Amino acid sequence: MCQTENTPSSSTPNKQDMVEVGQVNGTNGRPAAASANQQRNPYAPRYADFLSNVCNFKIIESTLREGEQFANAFFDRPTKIAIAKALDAFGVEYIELTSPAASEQSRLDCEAICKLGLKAKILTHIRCHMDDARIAVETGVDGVDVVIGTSSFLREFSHGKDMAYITKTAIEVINFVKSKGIEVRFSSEDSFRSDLVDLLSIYQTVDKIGVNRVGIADTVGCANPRQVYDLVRTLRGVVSCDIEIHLHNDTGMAIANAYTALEAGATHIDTSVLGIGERVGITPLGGLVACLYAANPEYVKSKYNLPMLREIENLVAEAVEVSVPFMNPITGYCAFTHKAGIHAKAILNNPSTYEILKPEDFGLTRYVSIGHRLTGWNAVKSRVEQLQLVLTDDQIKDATAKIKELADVRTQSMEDVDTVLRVYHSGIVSGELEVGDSHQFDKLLKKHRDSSLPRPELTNGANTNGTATPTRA
Ligand SMILES: CC(=O)SCCNC(=O)CCNC(=O)[C@H](O)C(C)(C)COP(=O)(O)OP(=O)(O)OC[C@H]1O[C@@H](n2cnc3c(N)ncnc32)[C@H](O)[C@@H]1OP(=O)(O)O
Ligand SMILES: O=C(O)CCC(=O)C(=O)O
Ligand SMILES: [Zn+2]
Repeated sequence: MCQTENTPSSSTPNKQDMVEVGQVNGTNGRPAAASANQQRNPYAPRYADFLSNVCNFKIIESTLREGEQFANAFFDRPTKIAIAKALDAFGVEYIELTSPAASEQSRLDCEAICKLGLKAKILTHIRCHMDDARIAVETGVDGVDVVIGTSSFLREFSHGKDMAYITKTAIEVINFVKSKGIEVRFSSEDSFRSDLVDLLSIYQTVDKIGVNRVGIADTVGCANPRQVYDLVRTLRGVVSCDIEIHLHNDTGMAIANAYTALEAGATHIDTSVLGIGERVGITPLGGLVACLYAANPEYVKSKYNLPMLREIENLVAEAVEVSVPFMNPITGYCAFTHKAGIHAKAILNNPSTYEILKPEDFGLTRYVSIGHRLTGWNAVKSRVEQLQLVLTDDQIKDATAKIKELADVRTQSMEDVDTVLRVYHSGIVSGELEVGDSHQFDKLLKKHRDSSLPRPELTNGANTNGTATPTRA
């Protein structure tokens, strides 16, 4: 098993068929001479983005609240504690817990997590109701997140209350929580399908009575980035308190919407590990981190323990019995695997050509896959060098043609590729093989396969069970 293999525990890719690419052409795989211009990101925030909080935000990590609403989730006390500790070690600023009004065990677990002495502030999430608030403030939390639906759908079909009642109750609950000396946030569920005047009016009211944050919630995942930008920016002009945003991912917009919310002045983003939550969930922690890192690595490197991300995702994936998705940002099992020959050549020269995220910043490893028909001689050359075989470029091109020919029939494992290269090399060294003699090469390969002799040992410390250092098949 590779030390830095970036795979979920539940789906293990065949990394022995890959070539790791580590230190390429300079330190940390970056060419020392890459110019500032090459590295400048034209989409990075401009000074004109005066509202933007992309470099100054807090994460409200809701795996233990929204995440518990994921269909598969059942978190017992030890699991909740393990997740809370891992999130705290990662560095999230807040951890949001299920309402203590949900069940007796939820209340007891909430109290237990509050007693852990974590650095992250502990929040719990309640309905806009005095009964829930009374229970919540007794748990030892640092703050209470209060929510009530403001859209006509929820006013009619969920709680059945009008805006006057909502406003009156919100004031009562907020004042009560504040009187206990802890943080309080008021959020309007289903904000994007609520009347804008209703929304701004209630946010203004709760801001005036000293709520710490107001929350916008895209409860059904209907919002697009432009709508998010408009609403957050408008709200920024109306309230002076912090602005939190909670974004569901029903149309795949949750990460983009979170980034846009920060650009428009939101201060707090709700996440969950792997995005788990009701239906398809919310903004995933890892995806948000990837998105912010792409804008500027320092936005997240300075605050969070990025190499812990994979461990946290595996912990939660295991707890809810799912695999980390193959296309997951950062930790998806092919997130740092490069395959096509054109990509492989450029990556080997400078990883920035096809990577916006540096795997080493996440404790992960880059691979180049070579045992397939899309490979090219540059990728194969890197493996030849790792195996410390001496071949000319023409000879490597010749061997590459054979790898591609074989891979036209089936994908070749790293061991297969290494055999081709070794047989080719020994044929050249012994004089039995000349460049272009495909027929003779086939004969030598067959002879090798038929032979009962053990394969020669590698000489560079690489071994044949997949822990070879740089290239992939
Ligand atoms: C969009 C979100 O994800 S919001 C967070 C969702 N989280 C949860 O639901 C936490 C888990 N929930 C629970 O354990 C239960 O639903 C409880 C304990 C909160 C309530 O349980 P019950 O009293 O049995 O009510 P039930 O769940 O059937 O219905 C919800 C009740 O809350 C009321 N309600 C719904 N939303 C709110 C709100 N935001 N503020 C105040 N009351 C609300 C509804 O009107 C309904 O009241 P009713 O009993 O008078 O009809
Ligand atoms: O409290 C909030 O802001 C969000 C509640 C929630 O989970 C949602 O609206 O989807
Ligand atoms: Zn939600």
